[in-house]
Amino acid sequence: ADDDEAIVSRFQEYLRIDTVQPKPDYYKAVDFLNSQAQSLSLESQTIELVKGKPLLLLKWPGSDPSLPAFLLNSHTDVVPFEDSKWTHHPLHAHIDPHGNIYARGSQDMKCVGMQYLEAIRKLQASGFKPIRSVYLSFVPDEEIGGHDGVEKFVQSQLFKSLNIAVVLDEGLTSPSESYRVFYGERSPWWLVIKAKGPPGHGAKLYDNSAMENLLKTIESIRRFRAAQFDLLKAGGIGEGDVVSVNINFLKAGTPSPTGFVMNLQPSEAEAGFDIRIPPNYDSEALERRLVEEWAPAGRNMSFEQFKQKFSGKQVVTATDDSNPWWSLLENAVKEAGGRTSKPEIFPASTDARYFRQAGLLAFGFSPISNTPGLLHDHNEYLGKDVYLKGIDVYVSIIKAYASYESKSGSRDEL
Ligand code: MET
Ligand SMILES: [Zn+2]
Ligand SMILES: [Zn+2]
Repeated sequence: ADDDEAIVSRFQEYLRIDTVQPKPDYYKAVDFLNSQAQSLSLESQTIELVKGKPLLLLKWPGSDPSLPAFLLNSHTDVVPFEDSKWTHHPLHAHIDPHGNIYARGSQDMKCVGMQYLEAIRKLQASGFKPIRSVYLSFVPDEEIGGHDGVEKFVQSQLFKSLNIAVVLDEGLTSPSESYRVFYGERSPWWLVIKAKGPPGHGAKLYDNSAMENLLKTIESIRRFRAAQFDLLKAGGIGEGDVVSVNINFLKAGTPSPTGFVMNLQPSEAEAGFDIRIPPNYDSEALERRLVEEWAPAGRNMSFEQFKQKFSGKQVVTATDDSNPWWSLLENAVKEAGGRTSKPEIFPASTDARYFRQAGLLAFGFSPISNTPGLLHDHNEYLGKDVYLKGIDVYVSIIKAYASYESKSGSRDEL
């Protein structure tokens, strides 16, 4: 239909805005989103908690302002890409003959941000009026930790004054027909482990060189990683239920103008690890392991936390009868002809963790079924039909949430 074409081309327009880290054009994104908001007569304000990093807050006011509101959150930034490895340029939003839209952010998560707006457009066209207020936030910097985005937003007086009970944020794609929903997530912990040791001739065998020290740590971490991976492979649990550890950079060697010096054992070596810890994991045991086994000072080792400091246990959101927003969500998806699978722990990290820490209820949900997970990967794409179907799912959810009249439903009361 004509409508669908216009909907898809608005999505393409958003995907074509270069909001790639580390230099996202946030103003261009906010201008575009604001023009959409204007066409929907939404109230709008742009908040700059940090200069150069605008956060767009929109409101569709409900008829009963005494009821707690709900928030639809999405981040405007996307992760970088290696465009030479893509079949279509990641900022062109090319649609192939199968109807797949190729772009960075097509799954993570410009789709969701636009789907919220399109769902509101459809609801308005149908004459629907919300009882509870609907807020939409388009936030910066999620992909670099959210420190200048949602972390500061939830601490602001403005945020506290919004009286929000429940938040929807991003989820993950599902390879099957049913949608995935997340009620909690793992704690991110980014660690740099450094080794020192005596330098020496490249031909000499001796103990305790920096390289040998670092490799001992790497061997030990890899055994731990394998044990966690085995638990996952054994089945019955999800990706978010075990600890993941990956070495994502290695740095060592003595540089020379022609590369690296080959016959010199370096005095320093370091490795960077991305670690994600499930909410109910004994994190103290892990911290002990770090100090005693992975970075023992006695072996000339030290460690540093890189941006994602370990912050202990994560709060999770209830998915039983104590939380009315859970069954409202489940039923709304059903009414739109979809199905949710058993709620999971999100294996990576999202801004939802800041909302949960601030005492709000939050679900991670991206209505993307029958699609391979290509977040942060080459050739990220989303099928046009999956995108359009997702809008109808949000129509159903927003309708259910915005018409829920009970006074209760905020975390304090549950
Ligand atoms: C740890 S900050 C979050 C960045 C990104 N969403 C990730 O999970 O890697
Ligand atoms: Zn994301
Ligand atoms: Zn991401």
